[in-house]
Amino acid sequence: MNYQALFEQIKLKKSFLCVGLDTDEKKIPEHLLKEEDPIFEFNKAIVDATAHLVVAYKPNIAFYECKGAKGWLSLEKTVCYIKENYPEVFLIADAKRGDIGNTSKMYASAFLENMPFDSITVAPYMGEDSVTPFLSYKDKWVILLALTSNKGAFDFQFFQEGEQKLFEKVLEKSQEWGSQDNMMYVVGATKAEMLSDIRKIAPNHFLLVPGVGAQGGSLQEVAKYGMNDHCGLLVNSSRGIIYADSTPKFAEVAREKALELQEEMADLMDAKGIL
Ligand SMILES: O=C(O)c1cc(=O)[nH]c(=O)n1[C@@H]1O[C@H](COP(=O)(O)O)[C@@H](O)[C@H]1O
Repeated sequence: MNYQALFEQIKLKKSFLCVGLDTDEKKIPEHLLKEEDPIFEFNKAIVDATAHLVVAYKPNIAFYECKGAKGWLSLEKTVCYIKENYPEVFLIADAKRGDIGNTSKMYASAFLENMPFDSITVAPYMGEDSVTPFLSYKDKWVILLALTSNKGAFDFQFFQEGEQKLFEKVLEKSQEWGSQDNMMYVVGATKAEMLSDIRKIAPNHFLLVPGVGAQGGSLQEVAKYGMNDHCGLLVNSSRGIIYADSTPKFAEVAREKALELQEEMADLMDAKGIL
């Protein structure tokens, strides 16, 4: 999916919501456990209930990898189901990969070729040759970690040399490798006020913003400091939506939670003159 197509979807659905499929067998409703593939059945129900309200889904690969071969199968079934039934939805592999070029090529092939993901999260620490193999697929995206939502972000990302912080260096340097048409950045919603500085370095790029919901980030603040004329945001919520209810009505409640965010997003885009 290219930049314009993503923007069109955002306008059409009046939404820049990404639902995180961080699916944990220990947290899903008990009645699903009798199914052959409870994780897939859970995801399918969440997707069917929310697809009209979202522009992206983000399965976090850790939640599948930890189950071995069975987990990979649940992941593959989930993403194939979404691509087949909701081909307009942007798919993010939240895998946080990145290695020497030869190895990154294999990671890229796994997620962008052998599975129908549109994008993958990548860690920038190993530099250019660890990132560029992910950029060689047409209409596929790298989502580079810039300023993360967690406490540990302060350990390295704010390291400063002269005027420039490390995450600012990541934003600046990586623009030599990719463009706003194939690279996005992760910026945590818990650090929303930093978005105005980030917009000075990357005014047009899409930003994936996790941390709304369970981590306490504010959608209003994210939009205030981070929204641009093309919206430029994909805001993720995982636990706040998918585990809002643990009864057989879980999908319905997930839809209500997604709808609340979508309606807020529509108002924010309207106020910005995007819709
Ligand atoms: O890359 C990410 O998506 C990510 C980056 C970051 O800085 N913080 C962050 O929470 N995430 C992911 O976003 C999701 C947030 O989940 P919830 O806190 O449940 O909404 C998880 O899958 C995290 O791994």
